[in-house]
Order: sequence, then structure tokens, then C-alpha cells
Amino acid sequence: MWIARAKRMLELQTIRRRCWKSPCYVFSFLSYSDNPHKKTPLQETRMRDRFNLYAKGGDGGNGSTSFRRSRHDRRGKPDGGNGGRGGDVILECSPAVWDFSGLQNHVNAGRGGHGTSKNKIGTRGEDKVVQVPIGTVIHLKEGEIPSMVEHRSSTDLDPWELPGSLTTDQSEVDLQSSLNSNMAEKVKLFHAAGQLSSCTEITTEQYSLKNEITTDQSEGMKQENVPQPETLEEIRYNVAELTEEGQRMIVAYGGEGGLGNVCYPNVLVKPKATNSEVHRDNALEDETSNNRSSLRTGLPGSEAVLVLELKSIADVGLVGMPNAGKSTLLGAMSRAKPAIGYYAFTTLRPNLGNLNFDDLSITVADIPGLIKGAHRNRGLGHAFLRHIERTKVLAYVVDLAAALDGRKGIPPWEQLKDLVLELEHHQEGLSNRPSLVVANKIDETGAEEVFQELEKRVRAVPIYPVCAVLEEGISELKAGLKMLVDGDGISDSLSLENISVD
Ligand SMILES: Nc1nc2c(ncn2[C@@H]2O[C@H](COP(=O)(O)OP(=O)(O)OP(=O)(O)O)[C@@H](O)[C@H]2O)c(=O)[nH]1
Repeated sequence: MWIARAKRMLELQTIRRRCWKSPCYVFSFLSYSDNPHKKTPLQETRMRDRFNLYAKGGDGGNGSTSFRRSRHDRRGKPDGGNGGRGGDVILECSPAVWDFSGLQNHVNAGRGGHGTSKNKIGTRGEDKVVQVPIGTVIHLKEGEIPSMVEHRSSTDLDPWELPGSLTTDQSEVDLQSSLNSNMAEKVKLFHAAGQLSSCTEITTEQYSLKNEITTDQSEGMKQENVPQPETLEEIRYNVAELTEEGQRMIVAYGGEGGLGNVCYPNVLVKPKATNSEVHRDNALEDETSNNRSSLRTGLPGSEAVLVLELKSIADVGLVGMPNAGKSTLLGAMSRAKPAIGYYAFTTLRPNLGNLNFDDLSITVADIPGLIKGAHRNRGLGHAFLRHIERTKVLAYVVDLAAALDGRKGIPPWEQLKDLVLELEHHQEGLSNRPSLVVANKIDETGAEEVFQELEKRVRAVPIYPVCAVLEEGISELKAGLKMLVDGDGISDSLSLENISVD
């Protein structure tokens, strides 16, 4: 038997080896880039910095209907426990996550367990924790505003262009939100009343509240079924930000559990009816059982439709063409260890580094290289330009040696012009903040003359000659950046009028 098994293994291995060498396999490998539906390796590594998330809190578990009977009490006493609360959907800020590519669009928290006999409360539904990168901004399409909002945005960000986002009628929005808050208030009151009564007796207020809630809900559903002329999509921008490691925010709440029959003994009655109870009023009985079953059912968890957006948080943004030496510069200024390569687009996602001074720490973001037409999604495209939106200061990194010795690159002043144009195309006024120019690769032969020419052609902003590989000129550059971030430096923004090109 063992020999037969060994033979079979050998056969399988031979088949696998043949498949590997087969023309089909090789062809499929070669045609990888020809297939328009397949992603190229570059596309696969692109970061996702906008993400639609549908979050649903777990439904509450149902309350139990159970009776504890004994020899002495044949009708039994109610002892059905309450249902457990549903789990919440929580966003957690984590430095281990860079973008939203690992996230799922639909996230559901766990349902609460059902109550059981002997007054046992159902288990609480499992929370669903979704890890998001530091710098995540939450825009709300539907649902409640996330709780534990400790860090609201201080920046006045423009809402990005979603159709119809700015045309919503404010009065309608106010009306809708007041209706929603009314409803939420009622649900809270209902549960508060339930908790206060601490499983003794269900109060009449609770009945009326519950009925109100169900009628409101059913009316809402009825309205939903009626075809509306045009539903306006309301997006509440920038409702919360996750900016610190470990910060948590609940975006969808679990529903409360239903009540067990131990909480409403006056409506329990029933199971084995005695003869005298047979003539009970039928209408009243129906109503009571309806109320009872609606109280038993756990409430559904809340739902939220969110748009997550990632904006790196940095004081300084390094902007430059591919291969200008931004990553090398970041490594020279800080302890960051970004990938450095002699080829363009080594940097595929923003890298952050810290410049530490005695009284201040400055965060610098190295943005992947921009090329002419980045706003039309050329190169790594405008995907990264949003990371510059939050920076206080811009450091334009230019390669002094790009056009030297017959190289195909473009002179530094043209690099600057293209960079400013790309920023402005992405968002008007994006280049309008204190800036400086880092003239890198000053060590190359002929770079000194290019630097002198650059000084003549660029006005209004300071220019720092630097050799990032040898770490020359770095301390002066760091002092210059500190001054700009502090607001002490006299620097303007770099505009097209301040750059002379041929
Ligand atoms: N001679 C010289 N070469 C440098 C200097 N700084 C960087 N380089 C080289 O320039 C090349 C590109 O450097 P990177 O730091 O990867 O450039 P980058 O701007 O981050 O490039 P992208 O990732 O494409 O955006 C590397 O081969 C570096 O060694 C410098 O001061 N002098």
C-alpha cells in the first residue's frame, strides 16, 4: 500500500512540473499585461484613499417567554430573560494600516443572543472593529453621526465634488434630521423605561412609546414604498476624523435586546388556561399578544453609509517629479527609511518622517512623484495630491542634474512650473501656502551653474542647495522648514508669475 501511495505522489509531482512548463501556462504569463481587464503590477500597488463603507450594527436578541412551574404553582411564574444587545461597528485608528485596500465594503456586527429561561439575559453581540489608517476623515451619507468624536476637523476643507452635494435644500435637511432625532429619542426613552422598570412590570408609557415607534417605523416604510419624485442625496462632510493611534469611533450601533416575559408579568397569563379564562375578551387578547410579541423582538441595529477619505497629516509636504530625490531627502532629514531607487516611481505611497527640534516636532510627508498631466491621472495620478491638502508648508524638490549632460529630464524651473500647475489643476489655491525650493543633487558636475540660473529665474521663495545622499545642506534646510512651520519665515507661496521659463 505504501509503495502504491509513493508512486501516486511521484506521478502527481511530474504532472505539476509539466503544467508549469506547458505553453498555456507560459502564454498566460506573457499575456498578463496585454489583458485590459487584468491589473498591472503598478495598478495593484496603488493605494485606496477613498472608500465607501456600509456599516450595520448587530440586531438585538429576542426576549424569551418562559414559565417556571413547580408542584405548588402549576400556572408558573414568568422567567424569560431579555435578549442581548447587538454589537457595534467600530473604526479604529491604526498605524499598521496604510490605506483602505484591505477593507470590506459591507461590515456587519454580531447579533445579540436571545434571552433564555431562568431569567438569563442573551449574550451581547460581537463588535466588529475595522482598522483604518491615521488621518481618516469620515463623511456621512446616511445614519447617525459617529460617537466618541474627540477630534473634529479644525481645517476648513472644501467638500469634494460629488454630484448634487451642494444643492440640497437646507430646510429639507433640517426637517429630516429633526425627524430622525425624534425617532432616536423615542427609542432611547423606551429602553430607558425598560431598564428603570428593572424587569418588574411594563409600564403604560412603555407600551405607548413602543406603539409610537412601530407606527412611526411602519409609516416610514409606507412612505418609502411610495415612489418619490427625486431623492436628494445628503452628504454630511467631515463629521469626524481619526487622527491618533488607538482612537476608536462607533459608526453603527447595536440594537437593544427584546424584553423577556419576566418584564411584563401582567400580560403573560396564558399558557394552560383554566375554564374561567376561556371567556376572556378576544379583541383585548389579540392586542395584548401583539404588544407582547413586539416587545419581545430585539431592535434592529443602526445602519450607516460612510465615505472614508484618507488625508495624510503632515506639516510639510515634499512635492517633486519622480527621481528628484524626495525619499533620499526624507531619509537624510529624519529617521524614516523610505524605499529609494534610481528608477521613477519608487515611492508608491506617502512616507512620513519626523524632524525633531528642542521645542518642536515637524512631520514631513514624502508624496509619490508627480508628472505633467498627473491631474489627468497620469503616472500615479492625482490619487496622492489630496495628501498635500492638509500640509502647512510645501517643499518643492527639484533635480538640478535632470537636464545635464544630454539627459532627457527637464530643467528645474520647468519642473517647478509643472508642479505648480498640477497642484492648481487638482484644487485651485492648493499651491497657495508658504513654500521653499530644495535644489537637490548639487554634487553633480555642472549643478552649481544650474543652481545659479535657478536663483535668477525663481523669486519670492527661498532656495536651498542640497545634496541629499551626502546629507549636505540638510541642517540649513531643516532650520528653514522650522521657520516656515512656526510662521516666522518670510516666504510667499510659489506662483507661476514668480517663475521665468523660456
Ligand atoms: N547624485 C545624487 N543623487 C541623488 C541625490 N539624492 C538622491 N539621489 C538619487 O536619485 C535617485 C532617486 O532618488 P529617490 O529618493 O528615490 O527619488 P524620489 O523623488 O523619491 O523618486 P520617486 O520615488 O520616483 O518619487 C536615487 O538613485 C538616489 O540615489 C543627490 O543628492 N545626489
